[in-house]
Amino acid sequence: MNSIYKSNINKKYKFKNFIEGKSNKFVKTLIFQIAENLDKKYNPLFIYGPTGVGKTHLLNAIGNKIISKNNNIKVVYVNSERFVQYMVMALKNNKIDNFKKYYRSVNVLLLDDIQFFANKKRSQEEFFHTFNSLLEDKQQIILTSDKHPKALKGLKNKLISRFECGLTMFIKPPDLKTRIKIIIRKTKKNNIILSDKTAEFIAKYIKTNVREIEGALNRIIAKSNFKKSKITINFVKNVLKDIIFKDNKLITIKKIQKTIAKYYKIKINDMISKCKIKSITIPRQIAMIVAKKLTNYSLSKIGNSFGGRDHTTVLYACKKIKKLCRENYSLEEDLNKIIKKLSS
Ligand SMILES: Nc1ncnc2c1ncn2[C@@H]1O[C@H](COP(=O)(O)OP(=O)(O)OP(=O)(O)O)[C@@H](O)[C@H]1O
Repeated sequence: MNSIYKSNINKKYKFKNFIEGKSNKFVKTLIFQIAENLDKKYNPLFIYGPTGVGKTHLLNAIGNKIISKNNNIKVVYVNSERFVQYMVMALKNNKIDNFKKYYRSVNVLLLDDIQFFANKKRSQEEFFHTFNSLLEDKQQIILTSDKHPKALKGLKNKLISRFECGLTMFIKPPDLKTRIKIIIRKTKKNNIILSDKTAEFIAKYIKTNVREIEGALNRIIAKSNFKKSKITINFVKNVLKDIIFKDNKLITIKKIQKTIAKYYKIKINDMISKCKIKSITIPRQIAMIVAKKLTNYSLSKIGNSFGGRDHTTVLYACKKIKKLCRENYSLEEDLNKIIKKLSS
């Protein structure tokens, strides 16, 4: 539980138990370097990404590492929702000066889930001053959010432009290989050895984030302890049948096409048409990449469902959308929203 004038670093989140993969390697390496050097090269550092991909874990891991390497350093972790609550408490108790003094005297401020500041004008104002004061004093600030700074709604522009004056990085949901690695490491920690095939089977179905992987593993482990059964693919199929059923039966290519057509306000028939207008081809290509991510259909089957196109068209679509996402954060946001909508 967070408390007002404490460091609030969660000791359980360390770099050593953060599993690295293609999706998070760059962010993890950079944060690790910041912890090692504390040279304020990237200040503020703004990390954004969807839920459950390890933002809080990394924020606490850097806090733990900095504390272990430096004596008498003031490192504070706070979730933005708490920051608002603390500020309201301080105002109520006529302790706002203490509050300001405390937050303006930290050496490393780790502020999680900045999106919770939305529409909280007074807290944003206070944070703005704290932020400026820390930057002026050359103290490190690391922020996390579920969105890119530009996509944050209900936040003052002056705050958003401050967030962008350092480095902004995206942390992606784990790819298949990383998910397999996470599943194997997390089961090993519970003294369970899974076959590679079983780990891969779980990883293919639990795609969105690590929190979901942890939840699925908890269910599997609890049931296997209770039933005293070995964890095989069949056993997993049985325990996770709700999830597997949803993936197999409900996330169809048709459903993906319908959802994306609706999202982009185009006709469902445009998904299979030969139309080459950009406002149609981009949603169609997004639908192809989503079908590749969320179904187990082959590229040929996916291509065929888009008006008889072949597998190379699907591959091209995936490459193109990935490239566009790197160049355009709002497209990436759209893609994540669509995936979330289809997976929930
Ligand atoms: N790469 C990873 N290796 C090991 N554990 C991970 C990894 N990524 C996430 N986790 C674990 O998954 C759970 C959720 O992660 P975390 O709370 O850090 O996600 P988040 O991105 O902050 O999500 P939210 O935006 O919802 O707060 C935690 O238990 C965390 O330890």
